[in-house]
Amino acid sequence: MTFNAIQVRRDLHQIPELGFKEYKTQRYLLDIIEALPQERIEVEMWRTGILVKVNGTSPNGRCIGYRADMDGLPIEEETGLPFASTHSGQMHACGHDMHMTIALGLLTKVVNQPIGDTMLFLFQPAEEGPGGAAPMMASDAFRRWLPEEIYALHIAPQFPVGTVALKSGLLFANTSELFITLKGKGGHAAYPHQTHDMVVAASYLITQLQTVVSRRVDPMDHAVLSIGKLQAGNVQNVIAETARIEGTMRTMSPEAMDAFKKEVEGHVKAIELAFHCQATIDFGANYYQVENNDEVATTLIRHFKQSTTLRFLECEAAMTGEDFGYMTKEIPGCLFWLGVGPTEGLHSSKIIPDEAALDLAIQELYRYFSSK
Ligand SMILES: CC(=O)N[C@@H](CCC[C@H](N)C(=O)O)C(=O)O
Repeated sequence: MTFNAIQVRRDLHQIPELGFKEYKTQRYLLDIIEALPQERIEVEMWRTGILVKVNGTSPNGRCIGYRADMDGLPIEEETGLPFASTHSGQMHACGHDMHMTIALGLLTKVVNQPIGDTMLFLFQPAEEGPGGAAPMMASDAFRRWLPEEIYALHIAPQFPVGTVALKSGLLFANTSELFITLKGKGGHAAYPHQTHDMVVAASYLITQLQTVVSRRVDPMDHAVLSIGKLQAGNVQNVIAETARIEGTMRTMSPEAMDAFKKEVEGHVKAIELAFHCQATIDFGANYYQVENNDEVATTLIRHFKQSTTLRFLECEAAMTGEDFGYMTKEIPGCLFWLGVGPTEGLHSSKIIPDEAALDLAIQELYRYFSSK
């Protein structure tokens, strides 16, 4: 059976599921994997993820890992595409449908035209949160099949289709989620002095948190604090008793993240005092930076520079996060950007990646892994 990358991607695009709830996605991938010739394949399920080992032909071959993330985001799709998400309020807005399709296409190719090395394909849940990479790496199957090198890609709307970009060393930031709850005293909007208004407290806190980046971080360093969600109150003439702030923090080193968290804690304590409220902070899921191994990145860059189908672009580190960072922390590896632009940015409800990138990536990755 031939692999129709566009059809697979569109099928996956229609069934986005949140982290560790990728049941339909897992079933869809398994149906395709189970329809392949099985002689070289070993499959293990891990929660909603899948590990597939495709044994190579060389007795001295190494085990090379290739990881694709599986989850979607809690975003209402607004692309107007005929194959838009059928799951209300959920969307593949970060390209994981593209990532899985490329991994599946490469897996199919490696099964049908075996290469010397063994390849371990990791279909990993929950990249957007709470993080599937670290617990998947602790699974029996991963430890048993431990790859000696590991790869992943991320779609890049900022780069045109037909291009790839990567650099050696730090590529993606350290991340920490941020969840803050403030609890004060609600009441009638006409009697503010009898209450402790959590709308006002949250507003001050959010503004003050921006000063951590602008006033506490060395201007020559980089950091981000973004609040993506704010909830407080129920009705226009009642002062809110609680507020909930949700965001993310990004730094260029784990040490900077520790310092960042201390600053945030300081601001939250000050708000408790100033606004007579109780606060809780939860730093949620934390991802280690993606650090491309020098040797692996250099080899991959050399390959891309010789490619006749993909054009290599230089790039800088980005403040995006990826739990693939836990894999490159332990195993020499590399993540690269795959151009799918121009289109809206990652996490946009209107992003439409160029599907021409799918076959380009599958062919080029096969060439790379079969020539190693
Ligand atoms: C590539 C990408 O967009 N990754 C996400 C990872 C999110 C991690 C976590 N939920 C957080 O928000 O800190 C990103 O937002 O960079």
